[in-house]
Amino acid sequence: MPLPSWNPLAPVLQTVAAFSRQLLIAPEAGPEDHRLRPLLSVSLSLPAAPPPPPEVLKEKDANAAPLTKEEVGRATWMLLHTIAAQFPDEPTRQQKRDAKELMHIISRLYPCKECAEHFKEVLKANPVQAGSQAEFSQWLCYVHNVVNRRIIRKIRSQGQKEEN
Ligand SMILES: Cc1cc2nc3c(=O)[nH]c(=O)nc-3n(C[C@H](O)[C@H](O)[C@H](O)COP(=O)(O)OP(=O)(O)OC[C@H]3O[C@@H](n4cnc5c(N)ncnc54)[C@H](O)[C@@H]3O)c2cc1C
Repeated sequence: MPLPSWNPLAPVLQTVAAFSRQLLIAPEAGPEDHRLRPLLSVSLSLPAAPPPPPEVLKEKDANAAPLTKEEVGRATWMLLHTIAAQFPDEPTRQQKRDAKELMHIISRLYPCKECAEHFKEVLKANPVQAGSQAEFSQWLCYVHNVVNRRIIRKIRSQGQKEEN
């Protein structure tokens, strides 16, 4: 299957994706098993912040905010990359529709409003590719990186504003 022209790492990703299901998902693996982590760890995000001190946690509980944006983000990406890694090599029409629908539902219901709005634009510019396991995994890595780059740009511009 030809790879989309937008992906400069296409040959590498294709090779990795071909093996990703076997390597990523180990049936006997526990939740902490490194094999459950995405193979293509090409995050451009800054390292995760250290856990907040107890006072901040208390405040968070008081405001009844169950999870931070980062926590929801990491959990969501983990779920999506795992779904993509398990996606069939030859999906049925229904499975292809489900993958597309899942991404569009996330763009509508994602619990960070600003993220959801941006993700709608990401999907418009990069329609879901779910013709096979490799295609869906590569597409997901690509859009994950689009989101990563936006966050970095935002952090940089905030840093520059603070400098001025
Ligand atoms: C659909 C969606 C939209 C989002 N939009 C925004 C937004 O607009 N603004 C905002 O501030 N936050 C947004 N987030 C949250 C944000 O993407 C991160 O989840 C959050 O900032 C925590 O980042 P992190 O550095 O821990 O790694 P995450 O980006 O959460 O990634 C988790 C892990 O996945 C792996 N990974 C990273 N990149 C890739 C990749 N390209 N391919 C495969 N694996 C990878 C790495 O091992 C990484 O540690 C969004 C999340 C989702 C699911």
